[in-house]
Amino acid sequence: MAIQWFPGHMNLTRKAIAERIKDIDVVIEVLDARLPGSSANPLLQELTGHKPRLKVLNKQDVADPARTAQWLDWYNAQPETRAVALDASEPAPTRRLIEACQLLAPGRGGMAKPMRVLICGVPNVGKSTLINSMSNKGQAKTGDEAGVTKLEQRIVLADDFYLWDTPGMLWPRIAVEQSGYNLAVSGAVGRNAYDEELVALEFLRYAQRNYAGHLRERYKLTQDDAQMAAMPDDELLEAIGRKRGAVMSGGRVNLQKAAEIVITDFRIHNLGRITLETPQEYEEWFRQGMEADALRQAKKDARAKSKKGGRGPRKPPEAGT
Ligand SMILES: Nc1nc2c(ncn2[C@@H]2O[C@H](COP(=O)(O)OP(=O)(O)OP(=O)(O)O)[C@@H](O)[C@H]2O)c(=O)[nH]1
Repeated sequence: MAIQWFPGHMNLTRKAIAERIKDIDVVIEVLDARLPGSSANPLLQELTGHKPRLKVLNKQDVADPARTAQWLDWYNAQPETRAVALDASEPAPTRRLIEACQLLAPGRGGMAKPMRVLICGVPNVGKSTLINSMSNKGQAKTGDEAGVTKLEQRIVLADDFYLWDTPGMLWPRIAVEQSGYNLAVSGAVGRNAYDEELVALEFLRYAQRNYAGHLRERYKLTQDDAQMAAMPDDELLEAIGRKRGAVMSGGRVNLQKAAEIVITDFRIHNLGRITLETPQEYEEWFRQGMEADALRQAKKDARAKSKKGGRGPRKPPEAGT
């Protein structure tokens, strides 16, 4: 696996969610609309049980709109789930989110039964931006809840709408390899957790087949779609490095620098509206990831079994040792 991540406070966040969840009416999971499958926490269902879920596909302004529509249909077809797409810097996303929560938990609302919402998401997905724009640029009351771990903050958005914020949470292991790459290129994973060249190459491999025009425009490349799709990814990275002046003395392209340029361009949206996965692709990657996981586990079990069986009776320690 090319991505090594260290989910740090993951266990504490998990504990905080487990403590809080019984008093929660709706769980909002903020997703990156450019990777709506990969940025979803595979442990969320386990952590939140059957609580209704609202998937917010954030950063829709920089995602491929046709694919965002596909993902909304895909999530809306799941039980106890609704999905909306938005741009966290929209002036008033609150109304839409409150309405979506009310549809998911129709019994809640009003002063007697305020809506209690837990919000979570991977780092860098835009959770803070969304909360700030929902709370009218920081006017909401924030503070640690008594008796709750300091990892959580309660934000009062209205007298009948409470939001509990959780820190950006990752999960212990990425079973879906492609998700690791997509999370890395999006900025959800710290820079020292992955090899930038590998991540940039993986991104280019996808973009050259699906968004050739975006690459051509940004990097002034001359290849047509078919030529671009057929280009080896390292040659493409080299061509981009050359176009962008990432050249060392002697004329060789600095591939590390070229990789950084590509990753940054994706992160700061210089490449146009790109979504790195369709629901069908994600389902396939997920299936492959689960299969690989099962195989890995079977091998591990077989090794443990043969170790146990082959060890034989333990010898008594020799005299003098
Ligand atoms: N284009 C666009 N950029 C966004 C949107 N929401 C957030 N961003 C940008 O994404 C970056 C990360 O946003 P944050 O709100 O800090 O993300 P976060 O999820 O709170 O990140 P952590 O604090 O690491 O958990 C910032 O540069 C934001 O300006 C959005 O809807 N559209």
